[in-house]
Amino acid sequence: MRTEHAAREAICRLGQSLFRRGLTYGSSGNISVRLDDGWLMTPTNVSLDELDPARLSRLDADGQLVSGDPPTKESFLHRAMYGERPGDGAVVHLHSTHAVAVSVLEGVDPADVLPPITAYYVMRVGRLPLVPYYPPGDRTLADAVAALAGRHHAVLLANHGPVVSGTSLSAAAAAIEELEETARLHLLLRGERVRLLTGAQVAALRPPAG
Ligand SMILES: O=C(CO)COP(=O)(O)O
Ligand SMILES: [Zn+2]
Repeated sequence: MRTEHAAREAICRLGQSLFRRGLTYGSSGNISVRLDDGWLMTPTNVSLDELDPARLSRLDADGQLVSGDPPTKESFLHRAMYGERPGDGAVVHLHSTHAVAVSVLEGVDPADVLPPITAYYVMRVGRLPLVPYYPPGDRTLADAVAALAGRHHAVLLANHGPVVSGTSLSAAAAAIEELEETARLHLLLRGERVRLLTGAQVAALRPPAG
């Protein structure tokens, strides 16, 4: 991210875009960007449609609020992701409907919740483990994400929603949108006979690191 000013603008633009396309609702979801000496995070209990660049939560390297409104209750979860993924610069969490629906299904493989339906899903998301249910904002939820984040940049919180990190804000956004669309396709195709990508086709694609 070029400057803190640009990062503030980009977070608010993305939040509005995600909200207005129905990818999260009410005051759900949160976005963060890593800075050289801390993080910018969306404040708690604010609609992603109504973010103000000047009021974003500015956290120092210890996670302490230095300016702006109080941060998202998932700040520990975001920091858990960054802690395990030093190369990543942004994290997005949504309550996108189809991904949430998949997070509630009985009998899914908790090691990899969605099948390889399309190349873009494999390229942008890869594998998607299910994190057991813990209440929003609970430190144990952050610990559970930390346990998976070294190997996975995308995880699905059971009965809650997806969390995705990326090298940049646009990379994290592209991945979480691909995840939501694939969850929608998966639900659309339930009960149909389908041709998934084969193991060889999956291996031929370049999955994202982690
Ligand atoms: O999605 C959310 C909790 O999981 C929203 O919480 P915040 O309003 O604290 O960001
Ligand atoms: Zn949430």
